[in-house]
Amino acid sequence: MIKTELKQPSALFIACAVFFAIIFFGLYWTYSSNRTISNEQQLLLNGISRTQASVLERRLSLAFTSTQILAIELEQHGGRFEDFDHYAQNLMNSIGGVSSLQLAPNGIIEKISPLKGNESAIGLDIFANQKYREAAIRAVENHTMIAIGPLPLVQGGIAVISRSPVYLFKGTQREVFWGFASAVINLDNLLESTRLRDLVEDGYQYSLSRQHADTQETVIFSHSEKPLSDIVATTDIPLPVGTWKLNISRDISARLNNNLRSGYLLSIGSAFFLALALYAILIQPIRLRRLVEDKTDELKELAYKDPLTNLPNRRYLNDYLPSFLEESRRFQKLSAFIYFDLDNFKRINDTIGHDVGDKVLETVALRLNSLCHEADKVVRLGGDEFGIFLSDIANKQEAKEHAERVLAYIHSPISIDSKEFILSTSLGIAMVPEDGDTLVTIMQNADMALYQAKQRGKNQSVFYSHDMKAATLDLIEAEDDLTKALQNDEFELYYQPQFDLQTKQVFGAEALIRWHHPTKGLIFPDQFIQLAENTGQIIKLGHWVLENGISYLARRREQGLPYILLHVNLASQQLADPHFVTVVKSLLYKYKVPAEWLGVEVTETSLLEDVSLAKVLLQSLKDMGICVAIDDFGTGYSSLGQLKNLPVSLLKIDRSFVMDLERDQADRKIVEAIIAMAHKLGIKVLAEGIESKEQWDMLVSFQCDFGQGYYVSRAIPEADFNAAPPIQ
Ligand SMILES: Nc1nc2c(ncn2[C@@H]2O[C@@H]3COP(=O)(O)O[C@H]4[C@@H](O)[C@H](n5cnc6c(=O)[nH]c(N)nc65)O[C@@H]4COP(=O)(O)O[C@H]3[C@H]2O)c(=O)[nH]1
Repeated sequence: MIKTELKQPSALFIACAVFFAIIFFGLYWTYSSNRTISNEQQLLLNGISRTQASVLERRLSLAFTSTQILAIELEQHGGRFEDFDHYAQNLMNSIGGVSSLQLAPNGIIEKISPLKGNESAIGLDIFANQKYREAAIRAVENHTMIAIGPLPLVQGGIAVISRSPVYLFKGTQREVFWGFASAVINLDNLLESTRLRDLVEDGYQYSLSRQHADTQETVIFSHSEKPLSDIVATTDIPLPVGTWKLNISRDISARLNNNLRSGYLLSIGSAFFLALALYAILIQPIRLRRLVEDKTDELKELAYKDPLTNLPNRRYLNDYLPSFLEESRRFQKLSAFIYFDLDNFKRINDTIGHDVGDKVLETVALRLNSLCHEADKVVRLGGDEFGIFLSDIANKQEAKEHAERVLAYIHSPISIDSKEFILSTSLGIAMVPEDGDTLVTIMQNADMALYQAKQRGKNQSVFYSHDMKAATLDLIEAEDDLTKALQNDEFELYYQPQFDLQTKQVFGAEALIRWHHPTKGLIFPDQFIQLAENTGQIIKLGHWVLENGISYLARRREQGLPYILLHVNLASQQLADPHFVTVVKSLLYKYKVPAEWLGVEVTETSLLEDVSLAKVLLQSLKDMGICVAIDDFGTGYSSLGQLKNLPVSLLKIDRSFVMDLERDQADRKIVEAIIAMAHKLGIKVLAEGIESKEQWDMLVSFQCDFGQGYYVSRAIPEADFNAAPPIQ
């Protein structure tokens, strides 16, 4: 996040830098393009100026030459010019650009060709005009041609006049000044010979000027209407009258301004768009990263939350518990971790459905949350497993009280879809730092305590203690042994005969499991059935018993032995197994054994765990023809009244009532009453644990139907049972 915040301004900074750089280069480009235009314009003007200047120069020099020709003519003819008009016309035509030619003997204008329009100049004394007198005298003295003007003519117009002094007897002792031969070059005519006027129409400006020889003052004698603009090309025209300057310019300021304006606009526009595009490109990864970060946060939240209960999950605990522990350590807090799961939750899931199971878990989560303080953390560790981290408690007792509250709260009935469920839980508690200060040890130790809570009969909380480790390891070892025993087929079924008390005939048997442990020898079920139930291995074990019992019946038939009713014991978890009926059916089908040959014994207590569920299962079994027996009757809390609602065929009176029959009158009465009541309900009765003839006789007198006990036979291996003769 911090990185992103830093990145955003730098993207802005880069975009701004690019913006100004583009503007800078844009302006530079605009100015240099204007400069190029100006330079090109200058070069063009230079060319035009030079061309026009050379035209002017050529024209003037030709005009000046005409006076020299006239002078030579006069000198050769002794100052006489017979056909001046004709000669002058020819000369002007061939040279061009000369308006008129004049002859001025002694400086007084005497002849002008053409005379028309120039009459007023006849008789003018060249030396009389103060302004040009000096130049005239200098020409005479120096024998050089002079040119004056531009000057206004008396006959009108502006002109440049070149004068050549004429001498008679030139180059001899008798040389004498004759006068002047002049050529008048009309300025308009002169300009006509150039393209200056056309250029003006094309938008050019010009000025034709000369510098006064004495004053150095610049005199402009012809110019365009518009003044010269900034870009000017100047060409000097060296003439006998001094140096003329031709300036030509063209006003391209509008073009330059336009160029400048569009350059500005283009620079700013492209700078803006490019900077914007760059900024968009630069912040694209930031946006993407932000998106990724947002999504990552969402995923993190999802990853840390159990979607069903909305409680934090195991990953959350793994990632955050170390920091809670660190805090507890730093502030020397006492904490506790309570680890628990719901006893027999699997049964709800398997029998009523996962939807109801989910609702149960949601309710449990709500209850747990309502029990805890904000600082405490309730997590769902998976399935029906939960954990509570009590972050700051006063003592162990407080953890105990919290665990008790959890027990009680979970135990109070949950109503879902008009069905009521009573759950119980087993809790393992590990104190922090006493029982561990790392995630792994705390979890392991709380788990160990939970394991012990289950071993001790569930629905209780147990604190972790150091000696628990050894006990748990033993249990774990036993659990492993049990797994191996199933794999290695170390179990065997023994059969204890069940007989008709009246006819003294064996009508059936109870299948009782035995474990031939490789090192410990023969082990009785009391030592491993509970373990199998606690670890869930009872389902596999129960299946083994069922299949072996049924296959035994099949073998008996094959061996031609008489039919017996074989009872197998069912554990409560088997009762909760929704596949149980299907399994029984398929086994009976597999071994071709009629259902009537099979009986099941379920204890009162296992029935009580979920009466309605058990009822459905037992009814299905009974409907198949299987004999349903209630085992250990009288030890639990079920009343005889409950019996009428159960699909029961046989009731087995617990051994504890039978063993004292001879001595205990109360037991006698109970047994008598059970038998009478069962008979009224149409249920047959079997007395367990008959060890003496007296007990037998007494039970016969109570109208008890069947019996089982050491008096007749212990549980014996298959071969022995097959060989045993019917009792007399
Ligand atoms: N003192 C005395 N005992 C007698 C007498 N007659 C029978 N017994 C014993 O009483 C137990 C009767 O079985 P249970 O009540 O179902 O009680 C069984 C049953 O709850 C459980 N169990 C045995 N086999 C299985 C099995 O395959 N599956 C399940 N789930 N439980 C089994 O283990 C318990 C103990 O079985 P076992 O040790 O075989 O002990 C058997 C039997 O050997 C007698 O006259 N005097």
